[in-house]
Amino acid sequence: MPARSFTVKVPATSANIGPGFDVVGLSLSLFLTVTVTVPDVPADTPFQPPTIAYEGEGTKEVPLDAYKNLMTRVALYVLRCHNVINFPSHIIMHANNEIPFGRGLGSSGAAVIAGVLLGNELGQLHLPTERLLDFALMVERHPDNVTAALVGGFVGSYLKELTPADAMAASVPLSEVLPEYPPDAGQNWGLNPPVPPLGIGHYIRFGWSPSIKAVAIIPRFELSTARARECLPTAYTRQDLVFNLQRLAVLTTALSQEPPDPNLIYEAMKDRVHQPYRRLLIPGLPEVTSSITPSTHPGLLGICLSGAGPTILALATSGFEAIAEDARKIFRSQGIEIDWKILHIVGGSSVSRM
Ligand SMILES: Nc1ncnc2c1ncn2[C@@H]1O[C@H](COP(=O)(O)OP(=O)(O)OP(=O)(O)O)[C@@H](O)[C@H]1O
Ligand SMILES: N[C@@H](CCO)C(=O)O
Repeated sequence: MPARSFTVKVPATSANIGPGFDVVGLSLSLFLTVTVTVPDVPADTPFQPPTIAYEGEGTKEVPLDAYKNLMTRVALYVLRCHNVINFPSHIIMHANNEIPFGRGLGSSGAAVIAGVLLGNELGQLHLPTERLLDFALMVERHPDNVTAALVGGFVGSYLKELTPADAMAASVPLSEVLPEYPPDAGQNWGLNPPVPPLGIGHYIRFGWSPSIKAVAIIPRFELSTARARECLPTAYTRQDLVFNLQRLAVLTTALSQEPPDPNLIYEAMKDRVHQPYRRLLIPGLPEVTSSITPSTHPGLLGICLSGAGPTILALATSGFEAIAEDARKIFRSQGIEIDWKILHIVGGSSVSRM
């Protein structure tokens, strides 16, 4: 087969947008870009595992061993589910990452989607979007980040109620989906990965007012999603459930209206399911979300925790700098420094072949 090259580009995402815990996600203009070359090597050349070069966010912590790196392990999972035992030999990857790790901007979701697209391309599998999503959901089990990263825009999703057999298949431990591969990569490991059930996730893209931009206020510390989920309760009161449902129902349409209405949106971005429990992990969170309002900051529409945090997401039509700088003062009073960026809402992931 002749040498080939392709580039996978996956956006950052912000999940929840206030009341839509594990339901809604928004794709944003920071990208994980991976360029891959599959050289044409003679069939009798000894196997050589992928070479990974990596720059940008996470460079110091990301493993460059393809059998340890999240993105390439996901690619290998997709390949192995299609009877392809290993990566093609001698592939060269170059990743450029703009998405900070563990900040609530969907870095792991982007790595998972990049991995699924990589596996699809390397194996020339031609999987449809719905099937790509099934594979992503076997790794990242809440659909909000991965769906928005894959299809782009402001997206709502749910997981189908599976048959008992499919539910069991979809809930196998992550260690079985992405096993620790042996160091002697290249030998025959056998093929028994847990193949995803069909049609796990379903989604719809909502409208988005073109005048709304996102200000990402990014504290300079990492908070893993796993830790930020451990502090959540397992049951909620009816009042809290109804509080969030009422707001989410209004929010999904309110953010599509032109001009967007701050009176509707600010209240509709409040939450009682995850933010109140995460405030202990993110000093300054309640002060930022309650003291920066449309009346104190003209142009602001609403403000919430981005994903599992610690990033704060402010949706606004203007006044971006005042919002971010006032949030900086509040965080600084807690001893926390921040960076901030104005981000645009972008389309989904792409693969371009060269
Ligand atoms: N480009 C990447 N390549 C390999 N691994 C990555 C990459 N991006 C993220 N990861 C892995 O994902 C971890 C971060 O995942 P985590 O779910 O805790 O945070 P997040 O996805 O940034 O936040 P959130 O899910 O709240 O948006 C990193 O520590 C790293 O192990
Ligand atoms: N819905 C998820 C998003 C983070 O991955 C959470 O808030 O835990």
